[in-house]
Amino acid sequence: MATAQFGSETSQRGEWVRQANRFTDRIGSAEWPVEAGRYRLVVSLACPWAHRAVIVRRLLGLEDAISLGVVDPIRDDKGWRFTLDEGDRDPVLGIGFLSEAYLATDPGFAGRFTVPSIVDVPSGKVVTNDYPQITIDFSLRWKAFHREGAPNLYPETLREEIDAINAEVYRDVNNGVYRCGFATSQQAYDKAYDALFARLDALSARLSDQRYLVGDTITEADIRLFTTLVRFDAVYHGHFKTNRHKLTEMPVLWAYARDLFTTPGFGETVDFDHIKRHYYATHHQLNPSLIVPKGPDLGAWYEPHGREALGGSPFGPGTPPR
Ligand SMILES: N[C@@H](CCC(=O)N[C@@H](CS)C(=O)NCC(=O)O)C(=O)O
Repeated sequence: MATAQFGSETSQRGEWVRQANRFTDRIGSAEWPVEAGRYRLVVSLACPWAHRAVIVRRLLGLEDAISLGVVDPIRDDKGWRFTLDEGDRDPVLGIGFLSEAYLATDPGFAGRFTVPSIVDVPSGKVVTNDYPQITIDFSLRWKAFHREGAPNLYPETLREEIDAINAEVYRDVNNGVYRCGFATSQQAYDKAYDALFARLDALSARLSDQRYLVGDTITEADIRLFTTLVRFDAVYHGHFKTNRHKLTEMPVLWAYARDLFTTPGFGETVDFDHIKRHYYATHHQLNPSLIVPKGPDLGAWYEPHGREALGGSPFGPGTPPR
């Protein structure tokens, strides 16, 4: 069996089993009140889980309420670093590594130090790295700070359907590409690959006659699928061996992804340079040369997608972010 990129998260059958999120407090509690300027969202622009939070923060207009720290796309053995900032320190938190916030919160923490994390600025402690809850709470608990015209990304009447599709998309697509890439046995890889493409086929069918995944406006479900699709050809197809088809060879999903990419709040949050450098230059086990591929050509992202004809409107009665 091949050597694992993350040994402690690899089963005896060679399957990738992601660690649980360690910090699961929620802002909007007695301990962590909703307060503008108090919390810092730490992300890597490369990371699909963090990318969700960046998009939702922007769509809801929470930029002034929750500040953003961006780490270097390349992790070293001490984890995520603030080497993009002056003096190699996050200017608000005053730390050089994200690990410092984790260890300040739990000195015995022995897992991976992950983005996205929300850090309480006054105490320097991590409130949450529970990425699925972070975006939901931006929608539900930060309403007082939403911009005027902010869309409803998690409407009450559609929640059950959104949750159901999110669960499938998480298992087979968002985490499915990692299960392909980090598998250390042929069998585990085959299983993840089959589940991934079966799900992408089902999503293609669903999206062939409706513009968005649930209802007729953009919801949390679209954001979660988008962050994996946008990385598909640049990284997953080669690096994670998810190569039955490229995104550009799956016409419905490709048009759907372009539709979202060109919707305000999406494309401007995508950093293909960070995305490619992170994956190819951080996973030594998968890419020992650390060479970052030059392609693919990105021009096609701006070609007309034609999906307006399916009806729906991106923000419903809301307005796009400025
Ligand atoms: N918190 C989740 C998901 C978030 C996640 O995996 N983020 C990645 C970047 S995409 C990360 O921060 N990895 C740090 C590491 O592997 O050391 C986890 O623990 O698996």
